Amino acid sequence: MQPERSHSLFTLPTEHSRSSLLGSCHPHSHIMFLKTHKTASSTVLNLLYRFGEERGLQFALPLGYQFGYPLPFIAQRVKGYRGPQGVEFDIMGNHMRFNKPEVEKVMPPDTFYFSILRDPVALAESSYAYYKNVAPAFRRAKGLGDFADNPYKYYDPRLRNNHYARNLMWFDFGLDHTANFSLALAKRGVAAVRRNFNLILISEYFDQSMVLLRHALCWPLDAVVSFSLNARQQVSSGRVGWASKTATPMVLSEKQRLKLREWNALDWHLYKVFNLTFWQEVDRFGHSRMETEVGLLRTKREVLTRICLRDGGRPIEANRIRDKAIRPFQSGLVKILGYELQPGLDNATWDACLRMIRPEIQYKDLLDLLQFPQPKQLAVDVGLTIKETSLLRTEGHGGKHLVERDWDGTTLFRNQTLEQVDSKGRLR
Ligand SMILES: Nc1ncnc2c1ncn2[C@@H]1O[C@H](COP(=O)(O)OS(=O)(=O)O)[C@@H](OP(=O)(O)O)[C@H]1O
Repeated sequence: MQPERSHSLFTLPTEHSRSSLLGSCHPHSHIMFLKTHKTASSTVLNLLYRFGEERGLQFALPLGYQFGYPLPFIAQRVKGYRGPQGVEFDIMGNHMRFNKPEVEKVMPPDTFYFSILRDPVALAESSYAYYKNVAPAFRRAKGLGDFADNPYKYYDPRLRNNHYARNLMWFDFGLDHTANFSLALAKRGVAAVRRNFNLILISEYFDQSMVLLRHALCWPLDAVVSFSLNARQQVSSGRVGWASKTATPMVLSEKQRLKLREWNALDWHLYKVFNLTFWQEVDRFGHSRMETEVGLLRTKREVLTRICLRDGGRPIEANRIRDKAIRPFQSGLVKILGYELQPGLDNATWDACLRMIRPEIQYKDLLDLLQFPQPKQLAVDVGLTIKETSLLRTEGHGGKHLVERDWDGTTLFRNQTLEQVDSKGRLR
């Protein structure tokens, strides 16, 4: 692993305590993160991107923005992959449908595998809002409550993209999400996940997850401090719910929540089992030690919020973000929020802060450009700003009409050029 470039913003005086550095262990740099959908995985990917970029590590990147999803992953989907004897990659983390034998062709044998799970009901809310127009089962329902009342009325497993509507995590782990629930099947799935992954994080306990992760990877505390990315705009008052683009709050009844849990029984089983495993890990780690580290992490996040972010760090709607190059991708019914940086930051601070809020798509483009410089970009220093790289990317790929086709030929919304972002004021 290459030496870390200096990033003074993160080296506060308190950071030299033993609790933020991990003694004699050696930081892992061969990492595979299965980026499950709607589980806070973009926030996790951001810290992998930061860690790798700061240390000049090689990312296994997709040709577009995901590895041929929803088809099972194959090694040929990795940009620059030249067979098992070729380039050695360090970090892999973009969306894929997991397929271990193929991943093993790309990643070194000592790779650390981890992923993240979320309560399937919260995940269904997030997925419904985001994939409303993409999954036929969601498209036809009047709302998530209506869908939950009678999912069979809307769901046809044969239709493309309906995997977003049922057992999405199970699907992402490469398991058969259309199978009817049975305990034997659920246990086999859990066993497969245990066999293939070193650590499973839980979105609801994000900060505790980050502490376990950093200890498992032997990373400094700074590396796992993050701002929540990819959040939906929430209703400002009332209980659980979210605001649609027409600002109508959508609230599920308890009965509907139970029904969604039953509908996603395989995911619910996965979540329950790994939630238990997670807390067993915390037991082993020690609860008071965990409390101390979570406290440190939160303090650090607060400090960075004050330094880096405008408006006290409150995420805002994409069209209110003045720098169009850091607007998050928009999809479905809801507004996906982003951040603005404090004005007047010095260059080094601006760079460090920008890394933490740079949306996934723009960050992937930047890393892609660093790893695969275009001929006319070779002269450009690696310390590019996102504004500069966005511009280069657009030029480098020949202008406005870069549209990625999915596996069956349909257009992937995500792959828009930033010229399109500029003209429409958002990423689609
Ligand atoms: N730190 C942290 N803790 C808890 N939850 C978090 C965090 N960061 C992001 N989020 C929430 O994760 C949801 C987005 O998930 P993903 O980034 O995995 O979505 S995606 O599949 O990449 O589109 C999205 O959930 P919803 O807001 O419910 O849609 C985010 O708000």
